[in-house]
Amino acid sequence: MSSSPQSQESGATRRSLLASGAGVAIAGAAAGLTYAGRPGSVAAHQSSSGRGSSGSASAEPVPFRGEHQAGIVTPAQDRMHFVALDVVTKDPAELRLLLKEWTRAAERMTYGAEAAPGGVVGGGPYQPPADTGEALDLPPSNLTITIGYGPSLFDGRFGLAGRKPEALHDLPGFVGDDLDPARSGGDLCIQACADDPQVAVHAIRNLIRIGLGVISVRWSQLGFGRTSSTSTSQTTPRNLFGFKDGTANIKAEDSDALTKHVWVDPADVPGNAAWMAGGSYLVTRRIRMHIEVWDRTPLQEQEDIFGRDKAVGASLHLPVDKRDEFAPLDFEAKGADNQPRIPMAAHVRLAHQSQLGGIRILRRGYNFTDGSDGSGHLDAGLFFVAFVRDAHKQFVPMQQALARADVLNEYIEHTGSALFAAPPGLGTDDDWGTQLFG
Ligand SMILES: C=CC1=C(C)c2cc3[nH]c(cc4nc(cc5[nH]c(cc1n2)c(C)c5CCC(=O)O)C(CCC(=O)O)=C4C)c(C)c3C=C
Ligand SMILES: [Fe+2]
Repeated sequence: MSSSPQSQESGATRRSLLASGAGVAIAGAAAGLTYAGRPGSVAAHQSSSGRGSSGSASAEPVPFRGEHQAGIVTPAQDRMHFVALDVVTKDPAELRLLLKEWTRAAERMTYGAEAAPGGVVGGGPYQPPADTGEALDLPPSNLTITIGYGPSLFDGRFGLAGRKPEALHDLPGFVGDDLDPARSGGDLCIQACADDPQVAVHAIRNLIRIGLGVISVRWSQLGFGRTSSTSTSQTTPRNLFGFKDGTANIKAEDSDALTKHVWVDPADVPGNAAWMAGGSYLVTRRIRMHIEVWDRTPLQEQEDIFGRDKAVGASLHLPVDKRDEFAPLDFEAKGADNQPRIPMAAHVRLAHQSQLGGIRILRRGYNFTDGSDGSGHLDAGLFFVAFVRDAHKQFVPMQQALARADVLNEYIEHTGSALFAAPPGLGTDDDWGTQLFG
């Protein structure tokens, strides 16, 4: 587990918080993780290694409450279901109440309980079940549920205009963008990540169900394989171009980098926007990757495009027998042809902090495949997710540099985009409605 503040809470504290704050009866807490809300013991479902496929310990659920929201520096789980929603009610009280109900349901599901007391069958035969049931026998699987608010939520419909953080305004267009409005924007978002896809999908489905009449789905995205490590405890996964992705990412253990680049500082959000202190801005970009074209590209060209080798993920300046994934990139090193060993338009050079005045971001993206496009090509790519302290000061200049010159652009296309303010974590008796509306 990460060394994030959430994970420092003891299991006993979390269980008692859950019992009081979320109305979930915990049976036999002393004897282990048996949650009465959902039949079956978490311990009984644990893999023999005690580790989920994300490489993080899976015996304990990820704490829902804490200084920061879970699902940001939590070791990236293997699966993601992300949904962007629009608010359809005109009544701020309904939105506020929904956020409170979502808090309760999200906390319960994070701990492996049904979305609501009574859940799947406890409500009796004459009403629809309060939980859809497909996760009934499954362990929590490191589920995290992370909420975010889009710029449009603060447009005046709900009396929130005065609480809008200054940095929460739409991203500009970038050279080469081919954005689909039906895959972009949104009043709200919910990111559910877990090591079991059914657990992530169940969480999103039940939150949508609870919001019937208050919100509607704008777009959603499933991710099947993480493309980042967010903790030094994790191995680096590979993207659909076959390269290790996440090597130089900000890691949960680097608290100085998190403070500088990821968490919103109180000084960033004075006055009525102070509710965002300790939060982070969440950027999504749905990036289609033209994998059929890539698959016809020679290895050396592929490696020059990223600036790292394919086998190890090491900087190209290192000799083959000294390749180390985590050795620093050397942008000055030249090859036998006297040309930079990491080409001037290589992806890692353009995205590196040394070329961007020290800018860094926390990446937390996922591979996706959404069927095919009718022309015999897979609609596959990277659902890019980044968490930053200020998207306009970090993501925007970085993406501008990439859009302008990255050789990778020949093989990719940005088809969706969104920005959300992900609030800080919740204290013991807090809920998302009170946190947002004050
Ligand atoms: C605006 C930010 C970025 C976008 C968009 C982006 C898209 C993208 N990246 C890859 C694959 C790799 N990226 C790698 C490194 C890397 N990428 C970004 C930013 C964006 N990438 C950063 C900040 C970095 C780290 C740079 C550094 O400091 O060294 C790598 C190398 C391994 C790694 O460090 O993670 C790969 C591989 C794809 C395929 C893609 C769009 C589809
Ligand atoms: Fe990248």
